[in-house]
Amino acid sequence: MIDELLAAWIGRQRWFGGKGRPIDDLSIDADVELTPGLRHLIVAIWQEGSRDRYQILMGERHELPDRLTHALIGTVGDTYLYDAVHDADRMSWLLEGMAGDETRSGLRMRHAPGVTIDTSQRSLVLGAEQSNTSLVYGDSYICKLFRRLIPGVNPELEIISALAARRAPHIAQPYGWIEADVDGTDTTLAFMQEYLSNANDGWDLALASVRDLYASLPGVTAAEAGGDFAAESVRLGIATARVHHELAESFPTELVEIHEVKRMAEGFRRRLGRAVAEVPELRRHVPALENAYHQVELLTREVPVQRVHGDYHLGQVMRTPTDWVVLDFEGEPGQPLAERRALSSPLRDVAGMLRSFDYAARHLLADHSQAAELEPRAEAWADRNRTAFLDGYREGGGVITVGDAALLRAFELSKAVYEVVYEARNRPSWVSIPLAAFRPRPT
Ligand SMILES: Nc1ncnc2c1ncn2[C@@H]1O[C@H](COP(=O)(O)OP(=O)(O)O)[C@@H](O)[C@H]1O
Ligand SMILES: O=P(O)(O)O[C@H]1O[C@H](CO)[C@@H](O[C@H]2O[C@H](CO)[C@@H](O)[C@H](O)[C@H]2O)[C@H](O)[C@H]1O
Repeated sequence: MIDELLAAWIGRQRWFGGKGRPIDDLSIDADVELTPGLRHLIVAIWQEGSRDRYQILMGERHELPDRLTHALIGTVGDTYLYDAVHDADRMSWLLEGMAGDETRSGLRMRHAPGVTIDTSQRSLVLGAEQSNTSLVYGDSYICKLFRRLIPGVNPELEIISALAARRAPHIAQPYGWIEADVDGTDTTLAFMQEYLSNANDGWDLALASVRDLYASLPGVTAAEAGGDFAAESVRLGIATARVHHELAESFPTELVEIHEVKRMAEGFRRRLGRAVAEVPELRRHVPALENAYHQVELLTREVPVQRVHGDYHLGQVMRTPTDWVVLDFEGEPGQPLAERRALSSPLRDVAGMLRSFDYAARHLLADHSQAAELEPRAEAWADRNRTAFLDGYREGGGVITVGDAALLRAFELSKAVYEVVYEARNRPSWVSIPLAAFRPRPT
């Protein structure tokens, strides 16, 4: 009975990664009471022969206040079952657990070294469109509850803890985390960081700049428009290079031998193959993509690799009054943990951000009545900010040589392939944005 309620509910959640495919089966792998009225569930979802696990904090009440009706999962007898992340009364339990380094019902709640957590802060669910669920406590902390569980330590906890130990700039300070055994492996369930209450999301700032350009009089260039973003893109490039430097200092680095570089091209091709099978619209771009990937096979230099961000875009960076802060070092949601922790070229992150400038420039064009007229402006805005970001990256000590062009381009295209699949699954009306990445470009 609960299984059926959960299956119907989970398929509608923004964070559910299996959208677009039917749920064949759901089983409850773990169900423990954390405190009266709050249960922790790990559910396994079977789709087309593969299994994914998700965690749910399930509230139980005999009366459901109006403020919680939107979170209803279903009723069993006279008990309302609901998504307890929306219930501040229940979520204070997590904060207290982390503050007190408590272990209860198999959940290990921990605070970061040297911090004191203020347990009086009340939680609110962040309204963002996300792959996870974030609770903001007062204006002090943001606790990300990982929805899809992958056994192992989450890369975000691993990376932020290492960078914070080095007092690295451009990160939000860690405050605590929650872990439990999943398949006998320590698995991160949640991670809490400093909440940047005075900061703006890079995506929102970039969009404001694009809108400003679109609203400018004809003839006004991206550089002349009042909301020019290029100086911010330079700063963001500098911050990105510094974060890459800190990552290289905190974790191992390697050089990929020339004969191994071919494998990078194979990786791009594998992703393309899977993507074409899911989004047939990609098929007509395969020859151009193959050609770009082949250029990587022709490289004659070793490629330096290190830990990277892995899913770098404007929605992952925030501008505080003083500088840019980089968030969400989790890698691409949906990829296996080993792949997300694997060493990679920092150019992969650079490419991710370059793609994001393209996204910001084009996303208002998707169903705009004057899309054709605005297209040159979109292109100009993207070019200007992409160039500024690359300038900043070099200024901050990041290395991009002329010989890196083929690899950078391949990373960009591969990210666009990933994005096509991501949008087809989550926001079909946005698919045209990454598809535009495959248009021929002047060389
Ligand atoms: N430390 C923070 N301070 C303020 N806002 C944050 C913080 N971390 C995340 N956010 C907000 O939450 C959004 C989603 O966070 P993110 O870590 O990217 O989650 P997800 O992995 O689910 O996408 C960000 O775009 C940002 O607006
Ligand atoms: O932030 P997440 O870790 O959930 O990342 C996923 O969702 C992102 C969308 O929110 C997606 O990013 C794509 O859309 C962004 C605008 O919303 C754009 O700035 C990015 O360039 C584009 O890739 C990301 O790919 C996905 O992994």
